[in-house]
Amino acid sequence: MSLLISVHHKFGDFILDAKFEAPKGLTVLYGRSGSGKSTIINAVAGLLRPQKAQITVGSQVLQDSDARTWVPPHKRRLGYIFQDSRLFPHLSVAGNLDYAARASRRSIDTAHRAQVIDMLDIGALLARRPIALSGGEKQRVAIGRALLADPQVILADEPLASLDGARKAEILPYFERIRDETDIPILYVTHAVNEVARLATTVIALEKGKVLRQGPARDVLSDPRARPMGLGAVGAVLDAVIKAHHDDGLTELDAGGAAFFLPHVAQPIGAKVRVRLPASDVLLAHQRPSGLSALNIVSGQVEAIQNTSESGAIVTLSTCAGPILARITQRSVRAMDLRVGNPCCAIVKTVAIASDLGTDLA
Ligand SMILES: Nc1ncnc2c1ncn2[C@@H]1O[C@H](COP(=O)(O)OP(=O)(O)OP(=O)(O)O)[C@@H](O)[C@H]1O
Repeated sequence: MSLLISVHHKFGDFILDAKFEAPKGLTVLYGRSGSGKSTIINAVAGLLRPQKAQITVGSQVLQDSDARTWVPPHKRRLGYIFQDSRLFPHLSVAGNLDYAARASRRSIDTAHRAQVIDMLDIGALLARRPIALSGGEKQRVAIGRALLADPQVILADEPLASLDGARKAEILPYFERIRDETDIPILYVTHAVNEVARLATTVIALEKGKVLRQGPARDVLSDPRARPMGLGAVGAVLDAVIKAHHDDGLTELDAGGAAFFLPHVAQPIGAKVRVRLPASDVLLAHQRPSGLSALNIVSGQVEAIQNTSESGAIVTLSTCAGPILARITQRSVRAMDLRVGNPCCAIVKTVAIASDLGTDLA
């Protein structure tokens, strides 16, 4: 199942003109405030009828302005997850979950219900009212309610924005599970680059109502030319596997043969993780340095040097772990005499990659 969107809508000076596909998996709408993310979500939800649009899910047309086809919101099979969980306070967790199934006018599929409850670890919460749940627990129930509405698409509008860092870290794995264990396309709005890096199958980078760049997270976040959230958010995204948990509290990751050490990651050995290395937190050296506190040193070759301003540059190294980017000054590029093809080492501080994975040095 895939969601196809082509939408044109004008609000005064703001013109939304976006066309993209959200395939199976999690598609992040990523961009600054006012770039058009909510307008797209509202168009899919049917809360806004854009002046011109073609929106289809699988073979079902939700809107085709040329053919004057328009499916009203209540007839669209959508699951919503909002920033605030919006659970019904007078219903228990079980009541909230069953409401979703009833609202979709389907009989409750008990096997599916049990599977969702298990996937979200909410079995122990079923009898509680929302007032007795933590923010993270509420969001897990909200995810369950969205799944049990038997949706063709899940719309998640900044679902982690109101949670603190620890609660965010608690919820992220559940989004990974629904991304990986269901076939339902998820359209997910966020400004947070760590959520994009961790969750996105596909990123739609938006700027002023236009699609600036679209593709897999590693391609979009590592493109210094497409930077909807500024240069601070540009960086590499590496696929890694948990290799070992060491006695000194560090977890060792393997990314294509390169070792990365970070504070304990609460995932089992063999688990796959994505690691974001912000370009601003990477240093370069001609040779592997010695006598340095940084634990993460990867050697490679200069693949590209792109000037990003009058004085700044992004240097991309090709390494066994994948492309690694460093944001340095053009003065440093000249002082190091960096050229495409030169061997070079990237040095990354452990703490720079730690927080994105919900782990941190105490
Ligand atoms: N109903 C409306 N009437 C007029 N202008 C609107 C309306 N809704 C949105 N806009 C304008 O459209 C533009 C895009 O808004 P939108 O809410 O889609 O952005 P966003 O990327 O979701 O922002 P945020 O991250 O702040 O939620 C903004 O300039 C906004 O002011």
